Amino acid sequence: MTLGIDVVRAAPKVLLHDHLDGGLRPQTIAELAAGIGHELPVADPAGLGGWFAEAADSGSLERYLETFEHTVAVMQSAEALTRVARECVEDLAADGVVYAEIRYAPEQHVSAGLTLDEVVAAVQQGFDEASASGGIVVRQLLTAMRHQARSREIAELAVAWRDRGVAGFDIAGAEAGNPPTRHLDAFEYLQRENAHFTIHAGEAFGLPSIWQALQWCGADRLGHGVRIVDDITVHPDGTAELGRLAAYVRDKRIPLEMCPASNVQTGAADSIAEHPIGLLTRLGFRVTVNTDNRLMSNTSMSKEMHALCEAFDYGLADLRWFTINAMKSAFLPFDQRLALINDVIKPGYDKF
Ligand SMILES: O=c1[nH]cnc2c1ncn2[C@@H]1O[C@H](CO)[C@@H](O)[C@H]1O
Ligand SMILES: [Zn+2]
Repeated sequence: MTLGIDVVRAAPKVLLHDHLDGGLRPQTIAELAAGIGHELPVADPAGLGGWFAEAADSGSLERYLETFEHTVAVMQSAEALTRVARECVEDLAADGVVYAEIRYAPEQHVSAGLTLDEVVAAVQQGFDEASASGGIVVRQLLTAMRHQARSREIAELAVAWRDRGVAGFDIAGAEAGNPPTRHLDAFEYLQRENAHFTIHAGEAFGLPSIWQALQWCGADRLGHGVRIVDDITVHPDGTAELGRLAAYVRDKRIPLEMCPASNVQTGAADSIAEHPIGLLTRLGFRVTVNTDNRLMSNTSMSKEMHALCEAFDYGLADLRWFTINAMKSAFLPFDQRLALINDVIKPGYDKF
């Protein structure tokens, strides 16, 4: 019998890949939009959530990304950023998330005059307010947009904030035509600074993107990375043969930040049941489960994990494995990761 969603919600969860501008409450978007006179495609908050999920359900990453126009538009003041950040953490904590790394692109939040530094400070304020009461630990990841040319600057921003709530760096946006090597300068800088970064790779584009992210740019983790299956041959008897890149990813324990619901919407996977996460888990890759964009995919950590339980017959032992994988892969100092595993995650699963 499939695990109930209430059990999944009560179990401790770790989230490494969640976009701040992809997780707003519809009610909040409506209120913030009204405050600044931004016109929304649907006026009433009740219909707004449905609009995002439907518009994002496009089969293409490019069209999926168009929906962010409206969330980014209402996140241009310090007050709005703080509110969105605070509500994000409240929603994750209510869903049983005990550690989260939340990403967004500071360069997209300066159109009303904020400086990059003020953007990061406003988000941190919201995170601090919501996590003050305990129960959840949250860090920021600063994203640079891969079609823009501000990655070095954003990487420097991430390093400047590394001891004040920012745990790492990322690049996101349309993958095809914007290879990660365009931003080599930023990645080499981060490596010299002993800083951590992940790269969206192998979502809409295949193996070359993953290969570049790892072997040219030095990514610590892969955002999505689903297309690594293109380097795996499964024989009729079920045995699998790994190509050089897939073997490298598995041997080096490179964390895969998998986001099943998002991948179905952008066409990176046909369905949850056919999602490569099943094969990659079976083969022992360092798989983690993530939400990507809770608003656009009408999802949560509990919903993602529950859907996997339904599709692959996973139980609590599997969810615990995903969660410990994620905690091991976090951009948090080792001693803090260990403490969360031993003091929060393991006892949390032992309760069942
Ligand atoms: O799945 C994804 N793949 C690539 N880029 C994404 C994805 N989800 C969101 N963003 C992009 O990241 C920006 C910063 O958070 C968002 O504004 C969106 O353009
Ligand atoms: Zn993403």
